[in-house]
Amino acid sequence: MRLTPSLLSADFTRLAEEVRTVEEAGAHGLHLDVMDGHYVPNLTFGPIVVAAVRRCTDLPLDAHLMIGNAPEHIRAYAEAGADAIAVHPEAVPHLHKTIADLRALAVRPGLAINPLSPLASLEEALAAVDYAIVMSVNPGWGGQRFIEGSMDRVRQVRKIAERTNPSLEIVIDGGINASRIAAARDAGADVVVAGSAVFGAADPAAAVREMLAA
Ligand SMILES: O=C(CO)[C@H](O)[C@H](O)COP(=O)(O)O
Repeated sequence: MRLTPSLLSADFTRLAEEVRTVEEAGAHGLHLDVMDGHYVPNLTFGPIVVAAVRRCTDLPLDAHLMIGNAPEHIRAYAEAGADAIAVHPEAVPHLHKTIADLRALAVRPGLAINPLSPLASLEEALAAVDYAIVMSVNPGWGGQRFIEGSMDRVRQVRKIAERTNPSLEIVIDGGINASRIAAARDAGADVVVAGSAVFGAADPAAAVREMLAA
């Protein structure tokens, strides 16, 4: 399993230092939560900050686009240095084209799945992407409570993937701390995203190490 801390809960006055801390502690990548104040009520950052993070690290960057007009912006995030870009299917009218556009930009395409989105309706899309982010909170904020039942959603996505896309990488995102790592692994997750459990901790490096050990 891999751990990708979400910078959403990092101290933005010391972003380079925060990146270095989790990288040196062993994080496998960084998760960048892009929010536009429309698709989700919260507003975070755009490609300028992604490009700044890119200059701080060689770790893989996963941009999670919680924005209403993702297709218009994927090129900007790819050029900013994102290695992987996940979109929310509800916010993308022509998903097949957007996935093809992401591949043409040499970016790994991902699908971010909201807590009650029917998984059966996403089977074809899950077969077409490299990774799925199973949201275990409603998108929009860090530090929310984990939605019980989300591990079952990971299990269901794993089952779909076994049939349609065995190499699909499954990410669980939201309310994750060290105590949930084993359950995430048992459910079939390959990657965990953690924001507040890492950057809200008194010692983020120790928090990363604790999660890696778990
Ligand atoms: O996508 C997100 C919110 O929309 C965040 O990545 C996620 O919530 C991580 O933060 P935390 O670990 O604090 O829950």
